[in-house]
Amino acid sequence: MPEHEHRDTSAASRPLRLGIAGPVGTGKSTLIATLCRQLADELELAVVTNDIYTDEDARMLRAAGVLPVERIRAVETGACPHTAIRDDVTANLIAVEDLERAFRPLDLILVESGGDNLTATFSPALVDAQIFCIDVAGGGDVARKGGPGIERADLLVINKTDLAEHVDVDVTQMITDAESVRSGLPTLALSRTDPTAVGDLCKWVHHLVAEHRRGEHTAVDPGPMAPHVHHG
Ligand SMILES: Nc1nc2c(ncn2[C@@H]2O[C@H](COP(=O)(O)OP(=O)(O)OP(=O)(O)O)[C@@H](O)[C@H]2O)c(=O)[nH]1
Repeated sequence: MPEHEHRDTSAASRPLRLGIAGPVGTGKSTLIATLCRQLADELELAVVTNDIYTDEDARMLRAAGVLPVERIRAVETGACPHTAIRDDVTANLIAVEDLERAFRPLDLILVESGGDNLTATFSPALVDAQIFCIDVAGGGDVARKGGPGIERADLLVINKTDLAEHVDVDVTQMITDAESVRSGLPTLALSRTDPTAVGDLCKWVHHLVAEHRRGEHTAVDPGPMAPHVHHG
């Protein structure tokens, strides 16, 4: 009998739920597509995407053919993206649990946040761990700006390093800036065109899945976003 079939219902008995958050356009969907391409032969995967008004990210991933289409579910948040990943995670939890039931036993569910600002993070009620994704095109000083995702996400990705020379950004300095606010948590400089960095990302995910399976991973809340108001 496969190991999964006699696990209990504790966190380690279900797949690792890994969130990917970060500002609009920093490469979250592309990072998920890359992970699916690299890991689909080794891990049982599914994906939940969040968009405000559309299912565009899910359609992009389905069109990319990175997973069977039925393993990719879209949540239309209809509100600020962070609301659905932090304040009321019900729609996302339903999508995650549906996938867990439909494709049991899964190893990993990737949950993509809608693109939001620098302060949006996942609730630990929804995900076990989270990647926060920024990119060099957003400017070299982004890593210095801090905030809960940059400072306390389980992994900070500084993405699109292939563009650094075109936007006059010093990636090494960005990493140093990030490390100075991350209290020892890992930071990864990534580009979809850099096989070594993609390999490091996959190793990090494998390590986390294994830790979760052994019941040795504890979800840590990076903290809430800055105080703000919703208009309209
Ligand atoms: N040069 C370069 N472009 C990238 C890389 N990763 C993603 N992109 C491009 O960046 C743009 C945004 O990528 P997405 O993956 O859609 O970003 P996202 O964060 O999911 O965007 P939203 O869901 O709208 O917030 C696209 O044009 C991608 O092709 C990379 O490593 N290098």
